[in-house]
Amino acid sequence: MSTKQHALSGLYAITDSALLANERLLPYCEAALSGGAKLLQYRDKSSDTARRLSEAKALHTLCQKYGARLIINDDMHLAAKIGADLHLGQKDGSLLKARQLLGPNAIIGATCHAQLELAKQAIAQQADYIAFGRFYNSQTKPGAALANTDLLEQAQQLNHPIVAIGGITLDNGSVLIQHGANMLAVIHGLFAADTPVTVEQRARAFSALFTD
Ligand SMILES: Cc1ncc(COP(=O)(O)OP(=O)(O)O)c(N)n1
Ligand SMILES: Cc1ncsc1CCOP(=O)(O)O
Ligand SMILES: [Mg+2]
Repeated sequence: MSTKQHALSGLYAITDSALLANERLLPYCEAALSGGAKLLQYRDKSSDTARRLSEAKALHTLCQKYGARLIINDDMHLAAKIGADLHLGQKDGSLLKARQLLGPNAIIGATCHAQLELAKQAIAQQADYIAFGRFYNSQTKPGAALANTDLLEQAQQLNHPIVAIGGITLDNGSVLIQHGANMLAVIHGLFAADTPVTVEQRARAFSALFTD
């Protein structure tokens, strides 16, 4: 199995600036990685370029320590600057341009909302994974398009790694795996916690869903 393939299955942790404020970013992310997260997305919408660069570098170092991959949300130039991977939404720039910039070994993922057609287009543009969701009520993105398990079943025909996102918890994640999700991308269900110990326990439990 290639390094990319190895990473494209399991828990996909995504940071949140509000939940991980007050010096929580690094300890909580380390807890998620220690609990088995394979991918960690740095999702920070601020325009503080210097802070974003230093946080992304620190997270990249942490990911390397745990054999995980750091995915930068939205910003292909930040990903290129630190040699990290990338997630692009439909309005975040061209997948082909990102591939040119980051090279063949980078993981590049694409938001496909609840549409198989967007997934086909993303694959044609060399995306390594396709992401559908939200699947449930999401506190982070309540207005995201609602996807369902039928879509996951239909997406099996594409033979491409699938991420499910949106309102995923330890109670509702298994059904998405049963219907074909290869990765579960989680913010609140993982990081809305009082201590890093809880985050690590949850990450371990999410990771176990893939082996049950
Ligand atoms: C794994 C994953 N899937 C979907 C998204 C959403 O991306 P996007 O639609 O660009 O929205 P923002 O996250 O940028 O607000 C994601 N970030 N990660
Ligand atoms: C970024 C994004 N895209 C669709 S739902 C979502 C938010 C996921 O966060 P949570 O796990 O807290 O619902
Ligand atoms: Mg985006």
